[in-house]
Amino acid sequence: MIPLVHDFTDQTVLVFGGGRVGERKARRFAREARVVVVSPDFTDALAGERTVREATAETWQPRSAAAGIELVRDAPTAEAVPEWIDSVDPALVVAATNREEVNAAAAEAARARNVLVNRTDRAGERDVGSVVVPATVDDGSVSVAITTGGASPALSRHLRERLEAELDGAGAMADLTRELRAELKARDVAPAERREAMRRVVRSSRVWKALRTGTTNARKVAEDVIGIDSTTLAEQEPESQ
Ligand SMILES: C[C@@]1(CC(=O)O)c2cc3[nH]c(cc4nc(cc5[nH]c(cc(n2)[C@H]1CCC(=O)O)[C@@](C)(CC(=O)O)[C@@H]5CCC(=O)O)C(CC(=O)O)=C4CCC(=O)O)c(CCC(=O)O)c3CC(=O)O
Ligand SMILES: NC(=O)C1=CN([C@@H]2O[C@H](COP(=O)(O)OP(=O)(O)OC[C@H]3O[C@@H](n4cnc5c(N)ncnc54)[C@H](O)[C@@H]3O)[C@@H](O)[C@H]2O)C=CC1
Repeated sequence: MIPLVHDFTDQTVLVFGGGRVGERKARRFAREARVVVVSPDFTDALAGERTVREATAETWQPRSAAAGIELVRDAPTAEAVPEWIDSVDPALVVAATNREEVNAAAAEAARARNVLVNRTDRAGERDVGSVVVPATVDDGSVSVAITTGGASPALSRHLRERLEAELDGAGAMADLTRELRAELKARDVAPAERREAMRRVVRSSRVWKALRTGTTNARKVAEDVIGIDSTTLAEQEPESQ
């Protein structure tokens, strides 16, 4: 399996099953996507947070295009599952019910429609279009995804917990170096020099410390680490490559 990243902004994710697993997946995707959860019942946490609408695949109407979770009470049979997929028209279907035949029907109907599917009750061999949800550590625009190829979700979770502290400040580092590399580019600093400068900044424990503690100006520390400041940068001769 090869991890790829997918932007779910303005897309819909349809989750079958409102139990513990359905809730976790719904929350994960709702950070970016609009999520519709179809289930006969929901975890207390989900049901306590928002209203549950009653609908069938025929009567359901989209409520909002905004990212977030929408709960719909229905218990589709395996035969009725494809109608829900046609009605909601999602980019991804998550099969998270405790009913094997419903999860299988969701996977089959998604595949037939070229819609991605995440089957939560299966590890191991995967069909075309079948995706795994990795454990993820996010810090700003930085994401690290961990998968064991389905072998050990508990290990994915454990490694995620360990990496959380390690990634502290990575989002701020991404912002700072985005700014610096744009400036170096705009000032026509040669690519080789730019690469060396960026490497020095991301490796610098002084810059990391400044970003994590916020006690010193990280931008100033980074300029010092590169060995040039904004003024000398501006004075540099453009170099052609
Ligand atoms: C294949 C996959 C499909 C998918 O869901 O995408 C899948 C499948 C299954 N999980 C099962 C069990 C558990 N899953 C977790 C936790 C997570 N599971 C996640 C992903 C995945 N789980 C995909 C593979 C990921 C990979 O490659 O490693 C994580 C990483 C992401 C997320 O779900 O958000 C999230 C941690 C998130 C975090 O904490 O950061 C825990 C731990 C816990 O709950 O504490 C347990 C109990 C302990 C154990 O069994 O290990 C079972 C057996 C069910 C049963 O026994 O009936 C199956 C089905 C099977 O194995 O057949
Ligand atoms: N991938 C993962 O990370 C994990 C996967 N699992 C697997 O995921 C599945 C769900 O686990 P849990 O959430 O713990 O179970 P659960 O029993 O708490 O939740 C299942 C949900 O599915 C709903 N449901 C039942 N019939 C339905 C239908 N026809 N349509 C829509 N929803 C329906 C139930 O009402 C319930 O809300 C299990 O099959 C389990 O083996 C379990 C643990 C972790």
